[in-house]
Amino acid sequence: MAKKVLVLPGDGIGQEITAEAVKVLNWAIQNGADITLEEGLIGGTAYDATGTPLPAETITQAKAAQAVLLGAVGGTKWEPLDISVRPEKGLLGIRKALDLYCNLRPAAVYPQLADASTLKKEVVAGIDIMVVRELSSGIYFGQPRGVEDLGDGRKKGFNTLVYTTDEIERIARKAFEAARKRSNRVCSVDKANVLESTELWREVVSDLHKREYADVELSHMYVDNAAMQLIRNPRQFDVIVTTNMFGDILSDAASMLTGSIGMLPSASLGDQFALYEPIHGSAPDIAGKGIANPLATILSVAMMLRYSLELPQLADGVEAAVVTVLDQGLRTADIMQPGMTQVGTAQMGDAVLAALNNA
Ligand SMILES: NC(=O)C1=CN([C@@H]2O[C@H](COP(=O)(O)OP(=O)(O)OC[C@H]3O[C@@H](n4cnc5c(N)ncnc54)[C@H](O)[C@@H]3O)[C@@H](O)[C@H]2O)C=CC1
Ligand SMILES: CC(C)CC(=O)C(=O)O
Ligand SMILES: [Mg+2]
Repeated sequence: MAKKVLVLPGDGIGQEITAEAVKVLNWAIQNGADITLEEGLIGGTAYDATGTPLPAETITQAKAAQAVLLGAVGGTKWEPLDISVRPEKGLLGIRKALDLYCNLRPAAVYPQLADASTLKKEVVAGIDIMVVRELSSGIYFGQPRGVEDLGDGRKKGFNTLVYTTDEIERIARKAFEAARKRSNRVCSVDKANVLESTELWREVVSDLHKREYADVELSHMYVDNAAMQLIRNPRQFDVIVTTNMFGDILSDAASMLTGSIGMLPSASLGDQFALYEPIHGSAPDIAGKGIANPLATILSVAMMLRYSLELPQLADGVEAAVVTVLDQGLRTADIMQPGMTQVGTAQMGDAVLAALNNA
């Protein structure tokens, strides 16, 4: 029986970039992938249609699917809403409901784009970093949280950073396993000098390393230093494992080594379910203009073909097609360089499709 892939376009550029990724999924179907595509609602679009950013139907659809492809959620239109029903809550909700605790965010610099980075070419050339971000716990989920009236004209806003030993151990294990397939180095990033929750993080990562992964080189770094080192000398990193919020921030920073946040795909994995998504948001500043870079989402489809659909040859084909369009000099606005040809979102998607069909 054909496997289902659920597509959740979401909001803003989410709609535009998933349309291009769907072209690639249809190409995969024509080339032997035994999948059927289904569409669902999430985020602000879901809120407008149903009154909630994460309808129960979406969770049912996701649990019945082999993999989910998500565009992005959020936007200025929904910012007056209470945080408990904001589009972003839909994304956090689906990650929790599917127990997607491991977010793999590869930041690899394409040689064709080494000049597109705001950093010097010699600093970024050849960079290939894997950020392994804990995704279903930490400060985005911890209780208590909220805003309380202090009764004297002041209010108190608070969130809680919580990690348990099992949550830390399972993400650290993913990082060590990833490192063994790469250059065998893990840097665990925390703030163990001031946060007890990440003091525990460091202890659990170190214990697991000693017990089961002593062959992997492990280092620890405080997050403030890590942010600086990523820009100063990114080559020192291979696998970075870190908490939900630190990974969110560090991967956006790492994306600029590659030229643009529009280049970074991701896989959000649990033990049962998987969701694939670009690392960026709904980009309200460019939504509807047809200029967003769809390559992060198309590369997320490649990750889906590799990890969930077990079609590595098709995944290789998609990654090669991205290289072809970059070799052809095609660039969306965010990665535009002198002498190259500027294209819009749909033109870039069509060019990837043409490269796939001509390969
Ligand atoms: N995974 C998700 O759905 C995420 C959603 N968000 C939500 O998205 C909304 C906007 O958030 P921002 O902080 O502006 O972050 P953002 O990632 O949407 O945009 C940041 C900057 O990067 C640019 N950008 C992002 N993706 C691009 C692409 N594919 N091509 C070219 N340029 C691109 C945008 O134009 C903007 O200038 C908010 O509502 C936020 O909560 C933010 C991050 C992740
Ligand atoms: C929008 C948030 C829920 C998360 C985020 O920024 C991300 O996962 O990159
Ligand atoms: Mg983010």
